[in-house]
Amino acid sequence: MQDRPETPLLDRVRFPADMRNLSSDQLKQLADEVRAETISAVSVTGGHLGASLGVVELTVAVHAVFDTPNDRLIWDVGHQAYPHKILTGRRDRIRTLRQPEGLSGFTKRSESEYDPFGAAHSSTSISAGLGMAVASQLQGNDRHVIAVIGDGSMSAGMAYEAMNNAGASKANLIVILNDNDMSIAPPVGAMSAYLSRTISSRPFLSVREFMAKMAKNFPGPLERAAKRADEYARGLLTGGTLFEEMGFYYVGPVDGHNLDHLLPVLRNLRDSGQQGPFLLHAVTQKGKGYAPAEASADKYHGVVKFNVVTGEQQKPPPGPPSYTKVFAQSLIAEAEADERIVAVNAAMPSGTGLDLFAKRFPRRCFDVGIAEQHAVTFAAGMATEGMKPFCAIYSTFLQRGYDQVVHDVALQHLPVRFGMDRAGLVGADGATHAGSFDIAYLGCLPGFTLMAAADEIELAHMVATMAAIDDGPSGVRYPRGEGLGVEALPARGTVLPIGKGRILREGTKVAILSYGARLQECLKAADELATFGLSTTVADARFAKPLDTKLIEQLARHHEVLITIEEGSVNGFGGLVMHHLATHGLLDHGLKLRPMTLPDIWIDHEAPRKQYDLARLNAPQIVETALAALGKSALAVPASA
Ligand SMILES: Cc1ncc(C[n+]2csc(CCOP(=O)(O)OP(=O)(O)O)c2C)c(N)n1
Ligand SMILES: CC(=O)[C@@H](O)[C@H](O)COP(=O)(O)O
Ligand SMILES: [Mg+2]
Repeated sequence: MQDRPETPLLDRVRFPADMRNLSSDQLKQLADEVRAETISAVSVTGGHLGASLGVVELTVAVHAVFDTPNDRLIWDVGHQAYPHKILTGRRDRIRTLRQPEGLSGFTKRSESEYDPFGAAHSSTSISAGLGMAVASQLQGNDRHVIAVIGDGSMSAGMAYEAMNNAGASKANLIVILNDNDMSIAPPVGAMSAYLSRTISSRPFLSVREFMAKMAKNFPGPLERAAKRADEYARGLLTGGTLFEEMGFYYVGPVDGHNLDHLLPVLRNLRDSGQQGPFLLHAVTQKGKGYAPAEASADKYHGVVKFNVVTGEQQKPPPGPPSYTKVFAQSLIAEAEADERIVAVNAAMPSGTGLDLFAKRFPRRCFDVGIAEQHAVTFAAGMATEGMKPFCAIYSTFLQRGYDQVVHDVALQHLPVRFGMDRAGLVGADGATHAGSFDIAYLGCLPGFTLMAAADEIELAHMVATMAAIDDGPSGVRYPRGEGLGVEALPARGTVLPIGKGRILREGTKVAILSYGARLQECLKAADELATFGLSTTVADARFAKPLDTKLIEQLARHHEVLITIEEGSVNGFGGLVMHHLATHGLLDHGLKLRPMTLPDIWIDHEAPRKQYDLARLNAPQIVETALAALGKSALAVPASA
């Protein structure tokens, strides 16, 4: 690194406008300072470090060349936007990243005018960018729109839908393909192989070559000549890449860390006067500039707090096995006994635990890239041939494949199994990743068997149960993080009686019917209610579909208060219970029914702590709900006092 002047430039750059008169050398210094600031900040907050380090120079170059925020800059997924936030007026808050009341870990419209589009679920940037470009054209604005999308995110169908539309649109859209040859795991699929070939088959486009090819001295504006020039330009610029075939001017590959290349190329794309859309292929390195990240297999994709000097992460001491691990181990145990069991994930092998399954059964595990829609219907296809496919897809990401679940799986009664990890609130990733809706969006589908695990032993039994369900789709939801640390897990789960819940404690006044992992809080609440002289039944529903109607009717008939509880949105399990009771006249005789769900709001990571606690559906809230239903105050003196 050249010797740098002492005064940190970053102290003088609050917004992109402050950097637009800097020289190339100063911009290089600024990039070094932004990289150091990013490492320092994430070392205290944790977060998505690797992706952010891979786009430091890209971020500096785009903001230096384009007139953001008037020119729109969209970050796909948005997990790599920490340098962008540092340079767009949020440096003073960057150490609140992903903390309650702090900055979002992704781009967010409400957070800054420099974030024209929220993100976190991948592969949306080209669609949104095209929308903005077309709107600008209709409004007579000549702004530029830049969408930065990673190679991993380029494996999702939505990106092709957008390119297909953009390629025929001649929109003023610049797509920057941030190709670091990584997803969360190494990338998979033909597109990844294609990109590698494209890079290896041609050296970095030199600036001289690029300038020559984009030279303004194409024949004059005569229609035919311009058309010929246009074809010439496309032919020269592209050499027949897939992107050119889809109507983009392909430019690249360029070194995504070399400002001497990036700045003139971006200036030319800005000033070319050519109609778009353009695709600039930038080759970058995930984790760039931080040795521990560069050396790590996952390039420090997602880290907890760490020591900047050593890179050592401050991971908490190992606790009970995570639900993820229990799911994977249970599935492996079932797969040992049944060779028809196969597993599918969408670019989340480690997150879903299927990396463990793949080690044991490499031929029976499929990572299809960031392609949840395809994952679901791919599994459906396997099910038609008698295989037993398990789709392990986070609750929130399964939303991306919803019509495939409805139309390709449920409607055809195909026995696809869904392991929905991260069901419920997920903490620092916030509202975009909360698994709030799977009960609601699957509970309305006829013929679906739906379960929620109260603890890790229950999860093992539910995996075994799904393995045995061959007459239709089934799913189990379980939360992010560690289990309860119950005693030894079974070698293999046992098949549960379908549609049957279980009573853990008998009472007469209040009944609490839990669906999923709030059960322990219900037992605590029952103990607390006993101090008010209120005897409480606690039951675990286990199934949302088919409902245990016998149990529900029994609880409704023999208690004054019936509370249902789930870590899910309104219209989930509680809705299904209410629907059954109402349609069977069991609400006609004064039952005090109280469904407890997540509040009907978007619960961001930075939600005030109280909102988040409320959303956690803990014992105090359950006690409060029961007492209120009985017209008592939680402040009343307990009977035993
Ligand atoms: C629809 C969806 N599925 C899965 C994810 C989880 N996810 C977050 S980042 C990522 C990998 C993105 O790879 P790439 O686009 O290459 O970005 P990089 O991290 O390499 O910068 C994945 C799979 C997601 N955000 N959205
Ligand atoms: C950015 C992204 O979508 C993933 O990295 C996600 O943050 C992973 O979530 P978990 O940390 O719960 O696996
Ligand atoms: Mg990548």
